[in-house]
Amino acid sequence: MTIVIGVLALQGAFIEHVRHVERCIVENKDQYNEKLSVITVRDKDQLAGCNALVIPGGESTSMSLIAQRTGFYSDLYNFVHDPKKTIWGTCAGLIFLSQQLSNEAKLVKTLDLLKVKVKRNAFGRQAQSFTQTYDFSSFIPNCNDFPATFIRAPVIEKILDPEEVQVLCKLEEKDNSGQGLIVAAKQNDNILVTSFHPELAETDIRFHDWFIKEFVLKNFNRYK
Ligand SMILES: NC(=O)CC[C@H](N)C(=O)O
Repeated sequence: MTIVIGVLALQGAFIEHVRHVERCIVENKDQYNEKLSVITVRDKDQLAGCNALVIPGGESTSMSLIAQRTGFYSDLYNFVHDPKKTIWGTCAGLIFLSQQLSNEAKLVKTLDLLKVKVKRNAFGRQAQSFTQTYDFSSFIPNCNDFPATFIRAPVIEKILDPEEVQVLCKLEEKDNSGQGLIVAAKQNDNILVTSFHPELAETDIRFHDWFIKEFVLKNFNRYK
């Protein structure tokens, strides 16, 4: 059986995710105990064949409107709410998956999955976008120098259900309440979200490799 990783391709930086997953499949296939493939997803038939879905960066308002106007929203909603499926939302994908938005919420019908409140454009506009090397070794072994790119990025302002949602990474920078900015989290063991774009780390596939091993393969084996 082949495990299929879908990358939602309604809008945004989906091709970069496809390329990173393809590189993982080629370079690390001996470390994966299953055959894997990656496809772009634009409709319910393509989605139906997936075990996992990556929702890329872009504009969450556009993603949401396209999904609604093409009649694809309910298929996406049902897919992401299935615990047998593995989900990763990056940046706009994090916003699209979240239950609550604290700003610019009126046009986004989210997928109401992630039990968090999110602030859009938390670092400011495009001009405030940046790339910085971070130590993620607290959750990705030996990954202490990952180049994380933030582009008009959101942050998680509040964890609505600490039982289900675990913070993976908080930046040093503080928000108005004095807490570090939450930029990576997981819900249960099948949903990952990041404010930043590992797919834009041009030569570095460690984050995607970790997602495949820790989320896709583990969740697949959980329901095998
Ligand atoms: N790089 C991104 O995905 C930006 C997200 C975008 N600012 C939004 O609010 O949807």
